[in-house]
Amino acid sequence: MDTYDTEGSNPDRYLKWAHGFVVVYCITSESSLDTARDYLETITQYQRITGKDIPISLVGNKTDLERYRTVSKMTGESLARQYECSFHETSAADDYRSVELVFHSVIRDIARVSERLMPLQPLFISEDKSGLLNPVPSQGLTHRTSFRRAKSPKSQDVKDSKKDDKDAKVIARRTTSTFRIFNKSFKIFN
Ligand SMILES: Nc1nc2c(ncn2[C@@H]2O[C@H](COP(=O)(O)OP(=O)(O)OP(=O)(O)O)[C@@H](O)[C@H]2O)c(=O)[nH]1
Repeated sequence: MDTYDTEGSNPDRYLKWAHGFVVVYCITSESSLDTARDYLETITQYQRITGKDIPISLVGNKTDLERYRTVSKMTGESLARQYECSFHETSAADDYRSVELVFHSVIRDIARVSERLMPLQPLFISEDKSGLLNPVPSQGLTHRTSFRRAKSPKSQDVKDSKKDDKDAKVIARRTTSTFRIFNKSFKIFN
């Protein structure tokens, strides 16, 4: 989406839609850098509110007009650092490759974020009719998901419980059955 905010326009239309942002200013125009700064502020505020991690690339364009440059590379880099985004300088007029690099870099960053947010879900296939066992997510955002394994009953405990209490019998049977399910199941990671 190629976007340009005018007064009163609602940035939600691209903030909610985008997986990544390329914010472009012109190296011969300080006012375009101010506009870029406003965009970065809007995007980072949105990220703060929503907790979303959306990669941003700040791009200083028109390097073919070096002789008219008014925004130094250092100024652009420092703004990028301030907003924790990647930084590139390009010439859309002269150098297709530099533009391509920007898009590749943003897409790579988006892929990295997506991978972090989609933990691999191991699939349990069990002989038991009760179906798939529910995974218990481990702490934090990791690629793996841990499973709480039911403790196996100690044989003596089961025997003792048989003697006295009907309720205890039920528990013992359930526990034995859970143990069997885990033994016969296997994991698939994709
Ligand atoms: N010299 C030079 N001119 C460029 C370059 N990139 C874009 N331009 C020119 O800058 C002007 C604006 O380009 P646009 O692509 O329309 O820029 P924009 O920021 O999307 O502007 P809007 O169309 O208003 O959204 C046009 O005249 C382009 O030809 C560049 O790398 N070098």
